[in-house]
Amino acid sequence: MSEQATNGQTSVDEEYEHHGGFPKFTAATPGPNFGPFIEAMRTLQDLAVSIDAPDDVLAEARAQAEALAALLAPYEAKEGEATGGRVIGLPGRGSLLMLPWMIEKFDAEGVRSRGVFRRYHLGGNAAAHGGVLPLLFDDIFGMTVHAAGRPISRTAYLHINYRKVTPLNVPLVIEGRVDRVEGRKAFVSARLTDEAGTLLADSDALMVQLLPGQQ
Ligand SMILES: CCCCCCCCCCCCCC(=O)SCCNC(=O)CCNC(=O)[C@H](O)C(C)(C)COP(=O)(O)OP(=O)(O)OC[C@H]1O[C@@H](n2cnc3c(N)ncnc32)[C@H](O)[C@@H]1OP(=O)(O)O
Repeated sequence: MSEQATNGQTSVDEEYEHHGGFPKFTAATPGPNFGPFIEAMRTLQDLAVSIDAPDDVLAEARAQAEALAALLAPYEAKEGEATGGRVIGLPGRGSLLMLPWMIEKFDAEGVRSRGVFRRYHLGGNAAAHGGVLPLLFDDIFGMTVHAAGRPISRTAYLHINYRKVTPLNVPLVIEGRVDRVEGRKAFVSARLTDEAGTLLADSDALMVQLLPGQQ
């Protein structure tokens, strides 16, 4: 699997042998339409969960959505090769699955990200759905471990304390850090606050480094 290392340095492939079965992830640099395309898709997600439209409008929307899917289907790429998730300068790294937040700090001391929950993330009573917070925390933990120079790891457990309801369309901040390391295990924690520093939720998790080839 490894290409030969030169100058006695560890090659990229050798480094990746420590990432278990994860594919190689390198940053993607798509054309200028990728970011606006993803934002348009996010707007569609917001509308798909919030509209109350007549059936003739839905028939037209369905036809356009099916045509769009047919346009894109030939370009489906494997994990690690798809553009989404690999564009550092876009909200959610350009992945529709991820929260549309921007990374603001990424180093061994920790990772900070900023953004909003949108209509798509509504749970009830104007608050974010309790199930989307673990997505945000898990993603910050994945990046926190990566930023600390550890191989991509799997989440063994993730515990969340919901301290206050998390509002939609309000700028929020999340900060994660590695608290301690024991061999393959990295114990991490993170806090989600509003811009005034009010704590909305906090979380701690265990990220376990995979063994070579481990899925
Ligand atoms: C430029 C582009 C950038 C792109 C970036 C892309 C980033 C991509 C990021 C992708 C991010 C993707 C993120 C995701 O994929 S997260 C996906 C969700 N997570 C999973 O699917 C994980 C499923 N579980 C497993 O695979 C295994 O259970 C793991 C691998 C976690 C451990 O099974 P394994 O057989 O390997 O090891 P072990 O069982 O000997 O355990 C090892 C040690 O850990 C301790 N332990 C284990 N579990 C727990 C527990 N629940 N509480 C407390 N302790 C626990 C255990 O006691 C032992 O400790 P010790 O006895 O040694 O002291």
